[in-house]
Amino acid sequence: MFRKIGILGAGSWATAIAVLLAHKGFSVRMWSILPDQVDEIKQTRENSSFLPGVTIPPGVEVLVDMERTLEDVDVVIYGVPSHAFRQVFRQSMPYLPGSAVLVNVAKGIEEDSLCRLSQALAQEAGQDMLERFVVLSGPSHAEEVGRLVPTAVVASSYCLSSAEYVQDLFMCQYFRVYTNPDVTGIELGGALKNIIALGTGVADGLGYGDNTKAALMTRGLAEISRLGFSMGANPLTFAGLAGVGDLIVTCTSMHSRNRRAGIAIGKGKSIDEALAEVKMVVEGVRTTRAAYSLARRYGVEMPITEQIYRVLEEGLSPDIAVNNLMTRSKTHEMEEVARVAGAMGKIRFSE
Ligand SMILES: NC(=O)C1=CN([C@@H]2O[C@H](COP(=O)(O)OP(=O)(O)OC[C@H]3O[C@@H](n4cnc5c(N)ncnc54)[C@H](O)[C@@H]3O)[C@@H](O)[C@H]2O)C=CC1
Ligand SMILES: O=C(CO)COP(=O)(O)O
Repeated sequence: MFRKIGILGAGSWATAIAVLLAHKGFSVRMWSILPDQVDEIKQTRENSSFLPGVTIPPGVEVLVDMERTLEDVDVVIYGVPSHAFRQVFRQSMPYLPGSAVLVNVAKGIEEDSLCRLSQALAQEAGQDMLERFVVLSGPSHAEEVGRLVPTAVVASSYCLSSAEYVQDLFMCQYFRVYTNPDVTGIELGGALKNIIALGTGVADGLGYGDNTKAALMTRGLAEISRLGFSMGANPLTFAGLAGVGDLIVTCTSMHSRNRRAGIAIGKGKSIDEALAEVKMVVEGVRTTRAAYSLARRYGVEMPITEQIYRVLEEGLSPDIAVNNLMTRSKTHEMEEVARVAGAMGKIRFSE
């Protein structure tokens, strides 16, 4: 069925999504806060700063006017960085059509409130809004989706029909979408993997090898699952696309902004220099601060996150951080697996 879609944000991921949905024949309006960017896209049909080399089809209209962007739309997609999500959601509220499905694609946790983004939305608009809220997450670099590379992701909602609506909306030959009712797990998986991607980037920057990367990814997944379980997620979600899937792509791809920032830090650059080098949003920096606080709140051990926090916030030298991780007191691998095993299969759709 024909759909009208409003996308808020015009960075790399928002643009790749706009292109995909326009290829599917939908009418897409994309809102940018930057008038120059709107002018550039209108003239060149390319978003050269955020997604160079991808042609934006005529089915995508680009605007600076949010009200016009959201007029009569069936779906609103929030494609801004997580630190801007609440503010942009608030700004959009007066213009949201009564039945529009709301989709968030940002991956982060609010630094001050420690809210997941669905929690921020519920605080702003009430719990009922969650019935039509869907989070889309998983291993999906914009640069690859923009050139139609086969990709698989997850649409997660408390409401099965909302999740399936978004599944149908996005599914196409090169974009496969699964559903999952574990909103907490999907949001945490997408946010927390960015911390580990920073860490594997640092290890690469220091010149370490594949063994180090595998260790960080595996033990990173263990601490993501540990925190997630404590926060009510289904631990099995972290074995899925938004967990290990996104961890793999972000920790190994040169498309990853988080990994690239980590490499620069491992090579001796300051945080500010690393962020300036990457230019686009590096979600893992804020998420490290949020996860560090959440680990304390929930009494969960997150040694990798803690060391990355110390590198980012306290100026700890990356090689000392690696040494700290390697010389921690000895422990068992399987204890935590047994601890979470009992929770499997508890989380279901509400209908
Ligand atoms: N780039 C990717 O491949 C993917 C990114 N994501 C997630 O999508 C979110 C956006 O990431 P990217 O598109 O990569 O970011 P980006 O850095 O390419 O673009 C961010 C966009 O948001 C806009 N923006 C920033 N602050 C704003 C504000 N306060 N109000 C309005 N607009 C604002 C910027 O002007 C820019 O257009 C992040 O949470 C990221 O983790 C998720 C999957 C893939
Ligand atoms: O989440 C992403 C791919 O799935 C994008 O990761 P980066 O923000 O590190 O580029």
